[in-house]
Formats: sequence, C-alpha cells, structure tokens
Amino acid sequence: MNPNVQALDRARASLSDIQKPGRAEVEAAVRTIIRWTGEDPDRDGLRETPARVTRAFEEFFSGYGQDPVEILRKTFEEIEGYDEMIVLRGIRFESHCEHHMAPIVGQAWVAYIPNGRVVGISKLARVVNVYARRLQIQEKMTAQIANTINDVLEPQGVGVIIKASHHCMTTRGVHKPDSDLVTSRMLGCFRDNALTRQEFLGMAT
Ligand SMILES: Nc1nc2c(ncn2[C@@H]2O[C@H](COP(=O)(O)OP(=O)(O)OP(=O)(O)O)[C@@H](O)[C@H]2O)c(=O)[nH]1
Ligand SMILES: [Zn+2]
Repeated sequence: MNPNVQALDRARASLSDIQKPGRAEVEAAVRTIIRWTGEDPDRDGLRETPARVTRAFEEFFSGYGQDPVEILRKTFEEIEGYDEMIVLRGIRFESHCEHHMAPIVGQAWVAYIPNGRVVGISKLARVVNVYARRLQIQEKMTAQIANTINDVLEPQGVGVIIKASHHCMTTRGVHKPDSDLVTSRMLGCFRDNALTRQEFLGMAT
C-alpha cells in the first residue's frame, strides 16, 4: 500500500484513540455557557437548548467519524485512455474554524488528471464534506483534500482551490464582512506545468 495512505490510516487510528466525553458532559458544558451569558438555562425557551446544541455539534463535527480514504477507494478503470482534466466546481461547504469555532462558509474547486482510473464525482464532494466537518483552518483543509486525493488515486496531478468567508472575521473581531480567503494546493502536473495550473485557475476564478 502507498506509504502515504498508511500514514492516513495511522492518523485515523490516533483520532479514534482520543477519549470522547459523553453526551451528558457536552450538554452540561453548554448549560454552563448559557449561565455564563447571564441567562437562566431553566427558562422555557432554553431548557432544550443544551440538547439541541449537542445535536448540532454532532452534525458540524461528524467528519471525525468518517474516513476519506475509504470514500475514494472505489475507482473505475474503463475510461478509454481519458487523460484530461476533471474538475468539480463550486462545491459548497460549511466548516468551523479551530480558533473560534465560528463558521467558515465557502466553495471548493477540486481537479485532477487521472492516471488510468477515475473516481465517482460525488466522492470528491464527500471528501470535501469530511474535512469541512472538522475543526479547521482553511490552509490545512485545502492541503488535506489535495493530499488525500493524490495519495489514494495516484493521479498525474491534483489541484484544490477554496474560497471562503470566515465568520470570526466577518461577524466579530476585525469585522470585515466582504472579505473572503482564497487558498490553493497544487500537486504533480498542476504544480509543475504552468499551462495545467493556468487552465485550472481559469475555471475556478
Ligand atoms: N491562517 C488562518 N487564520 C485563520 C483561519 N481562521 C481564522 N483565522 C485567524 O486566526 C487568528 C487567531 O488569532 P488570535 O490572535 O489567536 O485570536 P483573536 O484574538 O480572537 O484574533 P482576532 O480575530 O484578530 O480578534 C485570527 O487572526 C483569525 O483571523 C484560517 O482558516 N486560516
Ligand atoms: Zn476563527
């Protein structure tokens, strides 16, 4: 097996070693935050809030329980020698920043040039979802998506561009509501061949 895929497997194993608190502990923590705001967590409108927030967080952070390597494992080899760029554009995602746990809302463009096999296109969007549904910084998420596709599919090259608005910058702190952050990770021929890189950038920006 590709050593990079083995490293991803090890990272997955160490994630599952982390001791997770139970639901009751998370609900108690939310209750503490509610009290800290100055609110009464026992008033009618707030009584079910700790349970709701816990369910919402379960969804926001469901990516820890999912395996991007497994998602990409099934490939198709009957492609008649197709060796041009494959680009899935404008994949909308919601994530949360690891500094403030505030939403990161944006779109990803994911491209690769195959090397004898392709993957089902929905799987590219699924890989974006898995990494988005973890605590993130955008640079890391961009690299994780590109690295995983590169390691599992072993294509000629991979390109990932992400454009996203960070609510920790738009709704608090420095308050810049119109700013967004653009990051990219280019591997293989997307990094080495200026024309390939240009072709992809032209489709995404
Ligand atoms: N590079 C990078 N920075 C991020 C991302 N998301 C949030 N940040 C930044 O993380 C930084 C955390 O800075 P700190 O000084 O520790 O936190 P803070 O006092 O809340 O900072 P302010 O947001 O400037 O108020 C901020 O500058 C955020 O804008 C990201 O995806 N990538
Ligand atoms: Zn933040």
